Amino acid sequence: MQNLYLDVSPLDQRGVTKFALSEEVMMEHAAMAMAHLIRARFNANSSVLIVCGSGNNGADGLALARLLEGDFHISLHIPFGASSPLAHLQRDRVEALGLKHAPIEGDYDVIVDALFGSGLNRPLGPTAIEALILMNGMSGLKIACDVPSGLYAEGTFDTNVFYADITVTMGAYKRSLFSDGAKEVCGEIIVADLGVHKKRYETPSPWKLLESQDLSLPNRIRASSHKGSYGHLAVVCGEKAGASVIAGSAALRFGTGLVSLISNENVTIPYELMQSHSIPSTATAIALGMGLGVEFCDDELSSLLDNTLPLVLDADIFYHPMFSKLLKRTSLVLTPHPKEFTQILRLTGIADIDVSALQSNRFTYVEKFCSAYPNTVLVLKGSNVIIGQGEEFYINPLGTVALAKGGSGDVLSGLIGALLAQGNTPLEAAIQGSLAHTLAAQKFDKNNYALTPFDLIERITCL
Ligand SMILES: NC(=O)C1=CN([C@@H]2O[C@H](COP(=O)(O)OP(=O)(O)OC[C@H]3O[C@@H](n4cnc5c(N)ncnc54)[C@H](O)[C@@H]3O)[C@@H](O)[C@H]2O)[C@@H](O)CC1
Ligand SMILES: [K+]
Repeated sequence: MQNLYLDVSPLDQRGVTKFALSEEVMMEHAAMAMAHLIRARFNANSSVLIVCGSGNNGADGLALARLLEGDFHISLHIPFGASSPLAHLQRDRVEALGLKHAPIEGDYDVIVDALFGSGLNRPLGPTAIEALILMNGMSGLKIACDVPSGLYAEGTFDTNVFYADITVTMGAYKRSLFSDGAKEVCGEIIVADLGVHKKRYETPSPWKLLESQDLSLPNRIRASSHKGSYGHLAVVCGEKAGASVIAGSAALRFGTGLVSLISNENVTIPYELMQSHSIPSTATAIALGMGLGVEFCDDELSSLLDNTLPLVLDADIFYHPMFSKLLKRTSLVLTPHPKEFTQILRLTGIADIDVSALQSNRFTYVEKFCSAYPNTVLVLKGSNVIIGQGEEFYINPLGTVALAKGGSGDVLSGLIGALLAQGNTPLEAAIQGSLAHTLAAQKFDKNNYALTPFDLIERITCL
């Protein structure tokens, strides 16, 4: 698990005050990290284009040019000149080596974007756009210095953002690199230490980035246990029974001792799942909402929920009049996709926004919801899933496009339900369920358009 920051400038300042590092020392390390990367991947004499802005992001690029000069063919493009003191200093240094501003021409083995970093504070103008279009059109390896130019602090970007293959980010992970859209533009993300190890440079942060090694599986350790030792998940089976069959099958695969589908009428279900018309007395958690439709009247739903069992809620239940009442429960996980989350925000009076406004401000709206409902665990789906409760937030960046398919969400609810039923806290169930879901998708080694929910469930067996 790594820390994520909205703004690393307090960390930079702390580097100066606590470790007596100068900004120039930190900049030298930033440039060295990029130089190491390029030297490790390219032979001497390769061509490197470095496009530098007028601030310290550009100064990082100028320092990089100095470090590579002599071994590589360096082309510098400095369309805005130098404005910050360090940019002036770094420019004087490269000019002493005979390097100066030149137009962008031809193609290069490496393209380094050092136009704008954390100082981007207004929309890109025509000069920057023209440079970015040329850079994006090139075939060489594209490296973004700190953040891809055009990416704002909330993780939004304009059409002409730099599309990086690798982002070398300075000091610590920025949260903006993990918005949903940013997954398209950042490529591989590497953190560069700035003179002290990352763990010294960082301070605690409420936002965390999940990693594959954070996965903890519900492996069984008690030799004399029985099925009753591993919980009983009741999946409320609605109009579209397939959704609950998928969720129930995922839950059984993820270790739940028993799974019952709760339906009004008998429906055809796999042999290994049980069927009941009411919540079994041995149930330890409930999954509700997937494929629910209008199968149950309000009284029937009320009686199914007349207990204090942990709940995982998804899909149709977010549109049900009963949903507001369910928000009062203490053991609760919600797994909305963005459209469903806008409905939740509307219903709770937090915001009346459309999906694109939400996607531009995912972090903010998750924080608002979690502050208003601190007992509820929220799992906001997306290419970078956000999990939040109270003042703790986690981003799971491990999902793949293979998951963009009907039924993937039902698997996720089933996995979270499985862990709730086995006695995990709602937050732990949400984190581990989401990790298992995304890592199972990564195990799919066929074409990425082909994954089905049952392929995903199959891969839960070997995480
Ligand atoms: N503070 C530190 O100690 C360190 C900073 N570092 C680098 O410094 C960067 C931040 O530097 P700055 O704060 O100088 O900011 P930037 O270099 O990101 O950008 C600021 C400059 O760009 C201009 N600008 C902003 N938006 C523009 C637009 N749309 N069109 C044209 N010009 C625009 C501003 O007027 C200003 O001159 C980081 O991203 C990182 O790369 C690193 O060297 C590591 C150490
Ligand atoms: K940049």
